[in-house]
Amino acid sequence: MEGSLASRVRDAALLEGDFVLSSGRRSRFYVDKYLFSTEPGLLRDLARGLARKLPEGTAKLAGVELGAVPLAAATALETGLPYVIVRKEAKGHGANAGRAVEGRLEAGEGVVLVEDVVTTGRRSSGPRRSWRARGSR
Ligand SMILES: O=P(O)(O)OC[C@H]1O[C@H](OP(=O)(O)OP(=O)(O)O)[C@H](O)[C@@H]1O
Ligand SMILES: O=C(O)c1cc(=O)[nH]c(=O)[nH]1
Repeated sequence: MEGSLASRVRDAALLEGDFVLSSGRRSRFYVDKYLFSTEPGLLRDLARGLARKLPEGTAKLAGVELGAVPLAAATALETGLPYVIVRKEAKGHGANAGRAVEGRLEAGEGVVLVEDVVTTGRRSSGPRRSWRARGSR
């Protein structure tokens, strides 16, 4: 991340205290992503930065609920690329019952998973594994 963007994120969202993380670990630091992703100027500049880093051949973006969804949506607006939303658990009713991915995702597409915060990488490795199994890159 470019220097000034990193300091803007740190100033907006870095908290110190005693926090339990999604992995169950404890941390003295916590990046409250909602404190940067709900600021339109910062969200737009993050999306511009992400757009510049997308590898060639990126056909689609993906964001895991909840925190990564605004970042994926803003990057989609910046690039014109479509995106999908990945649920933590499949929905149990409606047209998409049994599916954890909202939006269109075809086998073989080059998908870039946009993350807001990565600590152990566990959350983002789940979708990556299942897409590889279905032929996406
Ligand atoms: O790398 P990991 O150890 O998997 O941890 C990082 C994940 O944890 C956070 O999500 P959180 O559980 O806070 O959920 P939220 O997006 O629904 O707020 C973060 O947004 C990542 O998705
Ligand atoms: O690992 C996490 O759960 C986590 C860490 C962090 O800094 N921010 C966050 O939203 N989640």
